[in-house]
Amino acid sequence: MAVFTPVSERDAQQLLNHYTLGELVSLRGITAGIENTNYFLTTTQGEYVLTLFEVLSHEQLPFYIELMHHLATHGVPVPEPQTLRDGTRLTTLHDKPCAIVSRLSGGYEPEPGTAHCALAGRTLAQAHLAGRSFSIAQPNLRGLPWWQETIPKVLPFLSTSQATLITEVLEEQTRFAQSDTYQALPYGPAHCDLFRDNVLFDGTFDMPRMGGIIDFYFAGCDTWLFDVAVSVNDWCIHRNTGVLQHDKLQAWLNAYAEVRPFTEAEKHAWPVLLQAAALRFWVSRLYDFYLPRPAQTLKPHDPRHFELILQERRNTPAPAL
Ligand SMILES: Nc1ncnc2c1ncn2[C@@H]1O[C@H](COP(=O)(O)OP(=O)(O)O)[C@@H](O)[C@H]1O
Ligand SMILES: N[C@@H](CCOP(=O)(O)O)C(=O)O
Repeated sequence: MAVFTPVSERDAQQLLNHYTLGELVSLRGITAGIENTNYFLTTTQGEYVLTLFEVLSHEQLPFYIELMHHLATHGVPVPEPQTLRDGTRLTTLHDKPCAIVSRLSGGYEPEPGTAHCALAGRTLAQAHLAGRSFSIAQPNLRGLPWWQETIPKVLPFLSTSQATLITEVLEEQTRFAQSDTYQALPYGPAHCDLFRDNVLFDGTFDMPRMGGIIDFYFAGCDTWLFDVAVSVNDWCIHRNTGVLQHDKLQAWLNAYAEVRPFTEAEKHAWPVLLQAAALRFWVSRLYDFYLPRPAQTLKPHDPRHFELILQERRNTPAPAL
């Protein structure tokens, strides 16, 4: 269900005329995904993914496309946006902005083990370090200002206890964002949505190999620790309770820290940022659930999952970083 705008073989061949990627061999719609139209595109030169952006505009896209290009050229396994004959990496098809990126191998692992967690942690640290030399700055558009703007819109739909929780956490996060500890946190381009369905693995369950990280369309500049917290809140939990699984958490964090050790400020900030990461997805899921966009076609994710994770992070102290 992720072909919102159909693309014919003729359209694809005409598009390919603007690239140096060879001739069309095959074109197949991708069923997964909720936001964009995606096709697997095979040419005489290789395998690619064609994306038509259904929501983001031409003006918003360069940050994401150029970030992927930057990371790919610095050896981070991410889809590499292909360059058109005119030197750009974004074009238009059926009035939608569109790009062709390299196809990564592998598939996502719904039940990751410690080896998957370690690979994901290491790759995210590599992406953070490589992102230091990226020159375009765009904040995480789903950061604190967005929570402050969105929470009042969803409050009318919440029970009294939910409203109390969300308001309290927002106040705490607002105060914490002004603290010296927060200001000292390492900051830069971050994926901001590195859930398990956004990492592809090759190999076997016991010996996985990293295929790469996909779906950069929530990326933005934020604290690197927020990115880590978003990830472990998805990768390293008992699904039904949100409780952190310590073996997976340690595997994830140790692998990350081998590439980029955590700072003292990050060690202090860790419990608060785990809550920030849970709040971020509780808010977006509440918003999508109660105030869906007109074009949104798929069933929204369950907001209660992140309410549970937030409560759990407040009730149980996280293991030290
Ligand atoms: N570069 C890529 N290489 C391999 N598979 C990809 C690539 N990009 C997307 N996919 C596949 O397409 C699916 C949908 O992509 P995704 O970016 O999650 O879509 P959406 O932005 O619409 O949510 C992914 O789950 C993955 O299977
Ligand atoms: N990971 C987010 C939703 C983002 O959607 P995606 O399919 O584009 O990754 C969530 O789980 O709420």
